[in-house]
Amino acid sequence: MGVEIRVEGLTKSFGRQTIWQDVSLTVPAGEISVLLGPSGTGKSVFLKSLVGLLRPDRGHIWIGDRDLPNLPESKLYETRKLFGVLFQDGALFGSMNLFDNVAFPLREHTRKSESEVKRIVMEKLELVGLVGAEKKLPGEISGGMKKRAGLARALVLDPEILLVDEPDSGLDPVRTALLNQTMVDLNAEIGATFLIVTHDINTARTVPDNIGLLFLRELVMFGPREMLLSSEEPVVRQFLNARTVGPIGMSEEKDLSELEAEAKLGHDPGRLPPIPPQLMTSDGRVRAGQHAPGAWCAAHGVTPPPGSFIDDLGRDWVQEWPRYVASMAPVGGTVPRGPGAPPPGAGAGR
Ligand SMILES: Nc1ncnc2c1ncn2[C@@H]1O[C@H](COP(=O)(O)OP(=O)(O)OP(=O)(O)O)[C@@H](O)[C@H]1O
Repeated sequence: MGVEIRVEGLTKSFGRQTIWQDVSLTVPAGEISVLLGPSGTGKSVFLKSLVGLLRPDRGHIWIGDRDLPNLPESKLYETRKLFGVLFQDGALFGSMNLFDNVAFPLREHTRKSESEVKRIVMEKLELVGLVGAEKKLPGEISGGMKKRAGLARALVLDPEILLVDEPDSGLDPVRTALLNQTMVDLNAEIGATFLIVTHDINTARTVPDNIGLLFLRELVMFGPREMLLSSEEPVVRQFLNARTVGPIGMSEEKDLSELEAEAKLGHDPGRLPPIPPQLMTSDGRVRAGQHAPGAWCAAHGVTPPPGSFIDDLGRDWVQEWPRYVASMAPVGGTVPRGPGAPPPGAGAGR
């Protein structure tokens, strides 16, 4: 389940403004990937290009054997059906209740009966923890619930690829944590390929299987979470640790005098913090696209920063993992709680 996205040499400009150039990456099928970058580096433009809403100047976007920028309109329409999208400004229709908002794509793009529409809409509202709120208007619910409703709408045509633009913008830390848990649970449930744009460093450090970083019109790095969280590359290191010391400044790139002043003052980027355990599903299941803790570091001879993969209870998840996976109960049974799992019952909060 889930479809791989393979991007090759993608370049996009608006007039004389180059947004990014020569971007190449493979978003693995069924895994959760996060795209980061300072404001204005073109993360939203990238998502819009992936779904065919913006046309790149050059390059390829392979969705299976289809190269999106070179598809005729009819095939493009077909391929777009593989995507569910939750845009940053993907406002709900204010005059429709949540049920009708979520039902909208089904009524527009399919010929399903109203009873079938109802079954599907309620199933998706259940997935995002919104059953009981279906009669409410968008103006009557919190920001977190609006994001969940947008998510339900993005899921309603059973996408193979889910693109989500800043799901956490404007949310408080608890609602962000609950939404992150929903994303992880959803990924386990539907197995689609997830690509999430976020500015939330805690989300980037704990949720995804892969991380990408855009800076100064380039994709600086894209790869497994452990690769970026153990990277000494200055831009990656600064961004993923939310530090002031490093090449990124207020107006995107620090100028030479700023960097010289930093060096003179003896500013040091400091030690890399530990790699936190990855957020597990709320019922303890291991997602199909999930990798064993420490596996990338071990395979590449990288020593993770001291204290990595140790949870709040002091358990080292590199050691625990084989036992944990072996002790997984059959479907329907209870499973031991994994690293970063919330307290029982806290999975699908509002
Ligand atoms: N349709 C468009 N026409 C012209 N310029 C555009 C268009 N869409 C985006 N841009 C420009 O592309 C640049 C990147 O915008 P984008 O919204 O993708 O950045 P972003 O990384 O998502 O930013 P943020 O993190 O603040 O949301 C900006 O300078 C923006 O003004």
